[in-house]
Amino acid sequence: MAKHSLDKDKIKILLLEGVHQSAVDVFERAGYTNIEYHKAALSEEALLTAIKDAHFVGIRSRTQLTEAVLSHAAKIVGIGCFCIGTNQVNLAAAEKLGVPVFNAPFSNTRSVAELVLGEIIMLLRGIPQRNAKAHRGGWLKSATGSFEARGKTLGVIGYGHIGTQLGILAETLGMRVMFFDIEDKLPLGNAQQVHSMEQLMSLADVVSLHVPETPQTKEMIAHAQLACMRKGSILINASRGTVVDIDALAAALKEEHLAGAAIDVFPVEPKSNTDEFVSPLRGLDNVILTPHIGGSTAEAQENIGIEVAGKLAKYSDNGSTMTAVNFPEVSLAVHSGASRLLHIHRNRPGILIQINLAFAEKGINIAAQYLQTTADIGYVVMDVDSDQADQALIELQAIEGTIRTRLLH
Ligand SMILES: NC(=O)c1ccc[n+]([C@@H]2O[C@H](COP(=O)([O-])OP(=O)(O)OC[C@H]3O[C@@H](n4cnc5c(N)ncnc54)[C@H](O)[C@@H]3O)[C@@H](O)[C@H]2O)c1
Ligand SMILES: O=C(O)[C@H](O)COP(=O)(O)O
Repeated sequence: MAKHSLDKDKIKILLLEGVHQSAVDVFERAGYTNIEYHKAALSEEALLTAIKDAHFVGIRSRTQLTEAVLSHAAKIVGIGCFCIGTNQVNLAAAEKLGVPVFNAPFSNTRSVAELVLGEIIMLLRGIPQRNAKAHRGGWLKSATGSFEARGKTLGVIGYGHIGTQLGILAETLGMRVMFFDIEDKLPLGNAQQVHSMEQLMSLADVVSLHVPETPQTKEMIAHAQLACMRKGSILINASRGTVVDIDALAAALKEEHLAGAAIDVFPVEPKSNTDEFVSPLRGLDNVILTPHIGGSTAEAQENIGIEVAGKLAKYSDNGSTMTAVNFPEVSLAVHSGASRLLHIHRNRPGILIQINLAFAEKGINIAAQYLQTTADIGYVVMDVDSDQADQALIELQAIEGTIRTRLLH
């Protein structure tokens, strides 16, 4: 019988920001019952308390897992971002602690693409301002500033999962699709890659942003880039709030250089639904403001819950790290009839030799062994006879450069 480092009911899973019930169901089906569930993000102080004894933490885009927060998480084994973006986690700090971070890279792709497609039609028709006027008792029946999407040019910046989906959907409306990406990308449908962002912006009737938050994308759309956009064109941002200089955008809209915008993400977002939303874009009728709900559909949230909880449970049960965003990726078979040991260490030459020598000296037989590394850490997985597992764990813990070890269920 396999030995356990920790019984499943002792493994605390902390789920924040109202991740979907499907995640709880996956954990419970896998035998993990010690689940602390919060419908919203926690305050910084409450987070430090809750994370202290948590083995797994599940968050969405709001919770910031900084190096300081992670340093309070003495027992943390794995992190799940129940969304696409992982910029809210200090990935390098998690890696140094030997903690893999998982996300759901495509579960809400379609939801974002559909929202943006709808916004393109609404903005080209000038619906937001007509809607606002009607709510105030006005009547703006006019074809002025109202256009079909057919024949217009969509410029996609960041031609990844969402950008490509959006491109395909926009082509079905008869739009011409152009894109800018730092990588050479296979154009889907009739899309065309343009190698200068400013050139793309000068050609497009609608520009939609789908880049991740990185140091390079911080305020990549500022005064100069907005000035390249065609007069009367439209900007959509459902990527990250840091990508656009929001004051520059407000100015371009007020000067009527842009005809409208749809913004789902903001440099500063309210921490909860009861906090005030403050933005220079408030009060501009030609701007669709949405509260970071690009991926918030029933379908996406349910799928995300299943996917990310599944990855965390699999890592906990058998050590698999496939698709981890900051960690060596290892796909592992089940380890029935043996005990599995995980050894995470600082990546330096000779670790495997040290392990194998130590095991040989103690007569510990290794049934299977896997090693994968990144520049900074190494991840060794070994299956050994269950009656030798406790001794093997002691040997592993004594290896110089060890970050953490686990003996699996
Ligand atoms: N509003 C929401 O609710 C919501 C939902 C999902 C994702 N997002 C955001 O959208 C982003 C994109 O999602 P995705 O799934 O398409 O990601 P992705 O990784 O599949 O695609 C991102 C693309 O951007 C490109 N890129 C990176 N840096 C660039 C730069 N400086 N200039 C131009 N291109 C650059 C990459 O090469 C890649 O092709 C996510 O990182 C996330 O932050 C927001
Ligand atoms: O990165 C993402 O997937 C989106 O920004 C969605 O984040 P959310 O789960 O907080 O809605």
